[in-house]
Amino acid sequence: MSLRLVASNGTIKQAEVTPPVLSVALKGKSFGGRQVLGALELSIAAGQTVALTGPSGIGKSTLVRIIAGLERDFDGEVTRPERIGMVFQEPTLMPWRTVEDNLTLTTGISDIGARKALEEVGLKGRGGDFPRQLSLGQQRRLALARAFAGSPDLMLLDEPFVSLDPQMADEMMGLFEQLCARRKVASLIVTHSAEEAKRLATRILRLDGSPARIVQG
Ligand SMILES: Nc1ncnc2c1ncn2[C@@H]1O[C@H](COP(=O)(O)OP(=O)(O)OP(=O)(O)O)[C@@H](O)[C@H]1O
Repeated sequence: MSLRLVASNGTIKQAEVTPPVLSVALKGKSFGGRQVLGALELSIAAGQTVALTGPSGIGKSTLVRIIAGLERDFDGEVTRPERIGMVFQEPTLMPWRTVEDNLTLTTGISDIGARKALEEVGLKGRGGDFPRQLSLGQQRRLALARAFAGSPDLMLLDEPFVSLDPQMADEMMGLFEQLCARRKVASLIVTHSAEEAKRLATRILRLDGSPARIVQG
């Protein structure tokens, strides 16, 4: 928490301000001399979900990778918390490890914590199974549980509900909402679905142009 002081006619007004969990002031990002992202600013406070939309190939995943620290060659500044949870299109599980190991090894949570996390996403009693024994929907629920298990302050989700049938997508979105409601996490979610953005996001941003900038939001 910080204090913001505003002076007017000798009177100082004071307000408590919560600094954003994520703040990005990007000057640009190029690949091999081709500038993909232009100057853009973005900040997300605790409890907010921001949807990032825009045409294919515009640079949404690149921006997420910059924020995640996976893409280090960029011009600008990113301030983000240490604890980040990530969800991608593919569940990216370790197939040779049990469901429970997939949670504990990557997040450092205890066996008891893992069991609780599995119960939270409807996978109670499946900790000893291997990922191949789970349906695709269950694997995605496990990936969601894993992302939330380390108590992240920031969640980065890159098209997490794509190519799911409508019922499964609805179920996953409901689960995401539940998991967010229990923690005051800031989330950035890349999506092509206007419906998904409307349902989940407190704010919708659109990337467009060449180089891409935030053109709406
Ligand atoms: N490692 C890389 N090397 C060279 N070019 C890259 C690399 N990664 C991304 N690009 C290029 O940067 C641009 C933005 O890609 P990015 O994956 O961020 O788009 P996107 O908006 O997430 O697309 P989509 O919605 O289709 O997933 C594309 O033109 C892509 O070819």
